[in-house]
Formats: sequence, structure tokens, C-alpha cells
Amino acid sequence: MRILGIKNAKIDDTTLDVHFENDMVVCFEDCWLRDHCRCSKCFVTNTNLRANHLIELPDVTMKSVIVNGSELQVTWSDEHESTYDAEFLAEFEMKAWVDRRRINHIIWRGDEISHKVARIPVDKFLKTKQGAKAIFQSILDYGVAFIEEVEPTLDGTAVVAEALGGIQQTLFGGMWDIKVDESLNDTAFMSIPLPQHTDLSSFTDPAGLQLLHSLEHTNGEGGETVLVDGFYAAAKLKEEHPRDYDFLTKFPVEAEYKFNGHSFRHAAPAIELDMITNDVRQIRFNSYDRSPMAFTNGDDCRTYYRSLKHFASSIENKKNHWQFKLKPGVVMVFDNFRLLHGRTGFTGRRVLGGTYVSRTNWMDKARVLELIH
Ligand SMILES: C[N+](C)(C)CCCC[C@H](N)C(=O)O
Ligand SMILES: O=C(O)CCC(=O)C(=O)O
Repeated sequence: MRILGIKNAKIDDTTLDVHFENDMVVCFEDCWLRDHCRCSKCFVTNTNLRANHLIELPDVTMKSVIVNGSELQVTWSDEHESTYDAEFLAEFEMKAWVDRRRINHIIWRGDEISHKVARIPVDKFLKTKQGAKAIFQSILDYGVAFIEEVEPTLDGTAVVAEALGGIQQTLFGGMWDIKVDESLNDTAFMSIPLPQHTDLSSFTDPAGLQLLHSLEHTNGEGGETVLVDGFYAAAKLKEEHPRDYDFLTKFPVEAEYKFNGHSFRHAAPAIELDMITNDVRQIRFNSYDRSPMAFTNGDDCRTYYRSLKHFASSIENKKNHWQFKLKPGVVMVFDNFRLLHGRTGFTGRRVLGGTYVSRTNWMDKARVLELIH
């Protein structure tokens, strides 16, 4: 690979304008440059951490700058010298820096991705980098992947969860199952249909991934899984009702969940944007656990209902749904920040095993596999 060179660099008061050989120009402030000095007094290479606190950052000016091929040297007013690689500096061209932080989701509707999502045998997922990459890439692209030939037990499911980033503990414990239990006061534990929702909208940190594994369904029918791409629904809302989209990206919808002696409450936008890329980052939506809210004015209140209704009708539109029956041996893993899920009503004895993985932990795995920045 050719090393990127620097054509020239010019000090303009407190700014350094760097012209690269590829004609790109990036301007750096002196405080930034001093903070990013990579000498051994300022930076610890093996831990990738700064050596000094921000408060100790001296109030200095640039005395001179020398360009040396693919390196740039700055001498400071306190005689400190800093050397920067062109490749390092080029990373901070704003558009490229933002683009590296984007996840290039493939937006979908209906069953159009059923032949595209990864379906990988568990051994290949656990033991090969190629298998792991295929699963994580599918989660990044479509929000869902399937791990096959898994032992149809909670323990078998736990092994998969560990490899996806680790089991996220919640009020339901680590691994849980879903079966009809009239004593539990939650629709998940009944046999009625469940409309599309994300899980744990009342949490400060909802599950990143959710795993579902059909362990048993006997003497009955129904209980099919329904998935919908929340990012598709958000894009559609933006196109058809831009003011509603804008409202839902800003207005804190409060959710609450009181269950089994627990009490959760959190307010956040139904469509949360990433503050760096401005792309949709997270959908939180469960029609049932919305808290009763007070509103600043009537307009906000009416907009809350109108925009959530518009959003929900896209989410509940059958044309956008992908519906299928989960089978023992197949662990479905999906992105709870993106997809909404539900199920059709059922009869018979049905047991699903599952668990959650936190977003930070699965993103760590995807980053180590070099699938995201
Ligand atoms: C999957 N499992 C049965 C464990 C939990 C379902 C939780 C659904 C809940 N109302 C929520 O807060 O999202
Ligand atoms: O029973 C199912 O298939 C899904 C249950 C569910 O959506 C939930 O518990 O949140």
C-alpha cells in the first residue's frame, strides 16, 4: 500500500492547514494537535491511552512546522516536539471520519431477506472466524441471523449467547424461557398474539440482541414469529410524514414496567438518532408499556398520538412483516435496537428459550472481527 504523503502544511495563527498529496486539506487546531502528540511522554502506545490529563494540556502555540514526506513535525513554544504520521492525520477528514462510524444497514420489508440472512451451523459459528463473521455481518446488514444445529435446550442456547457477546442479566435472570404461565402478569406469558414491539423499552439500556430458540411446541399450532424492520418503518415515516418523524426523533416517550416486585421507568425518543452520523440508531416501541405522561401543551400531546399512530401503522402493516415458524435446533438472534418482533396466537404446549446480549458486548465482538470501526 502506498503511504499517503503531505504536500505542505501552513500555520495560520492557532490553526495548522495540512495539504495532503491526494489534494485533501484538513485543518487542525493547536490544542487538538498538542492533545494528540504521540511521543512517549504524551501517549502510551501499548495501552492506546493518553499519558496526561486534559487539565495538564499546556496553553502553548506552534512555533514551526516541518513536513518530511509522510511525517509532520511541530515544534511548540515550550520546545516540546511532536511528530504525526500523515495516515493518522488523514483519518480526521470530517466526512471520512463520520462515514467510518456508519453501519451500512440493508433496509428490508416482508420476507425479501429470507434467503439472504446467514444460517450457519453452530460449530462453524463457534469454531471459525468465517462463520462468526457471517453471523455478525448478517446482524449488521439485516438485523437478524440464524444459528443452526444447536442442542435444543437452554444450555445449548447459552453457548451461542456467550459467543455473541455474553448473557445480559435482567429481571428475568440470564437465560429464560417463555411459556404460558397465567400467574405472570405479562402478555408474553400468555397464548394471545403479540403485536410488534422492541423489548425493555423501560430500561436505560435495553437488550442489544435477543435470542429466541423454540424448545418445544406440541399438541397445538400457531405461535409463529413475526419480524419487521424498524429502520424501514422509520425511513417510511420520514418520507411520508416528515414532521412526525422529526417529533419522534426528539420527544421522550416514557415507558414503565412494574413486574414481580420490580419497577422500571425510562424516557427516550421512539426513533433515536446517532449523534455523530445522524443515522437512526435505535427504535424503542411497545404500545402497552407507555407511561401516562403530562404534556407542555395540547399540540405536543396531539402530535404524540398522531406520530406514534403513523409509525405504528407502518410497523403493523402486514406487507412489511416477515412471518415464520421457529424450529427446535435453530437459534434466531436479532437486533433489538432495530427490529421489532411479535408472534401469532397459539394453542398447545409451546416453550421458547432465550436470552439477551447487551449492545456494547456484541458490538465489541463485531469490532474485533473488523466488521465495524
Ligand atoms: C422475553 N421475556 C419473556 C423474558 C421478556 C419479555 C418482556 C416484555 C416486556 N413487557 C418488556 O419490558 O419489553
Ligand atoms: O413468544 C414469542 O414468540 C415472542 C415473545 C415476545 O415477543 C416477548 O416475550 O417479548
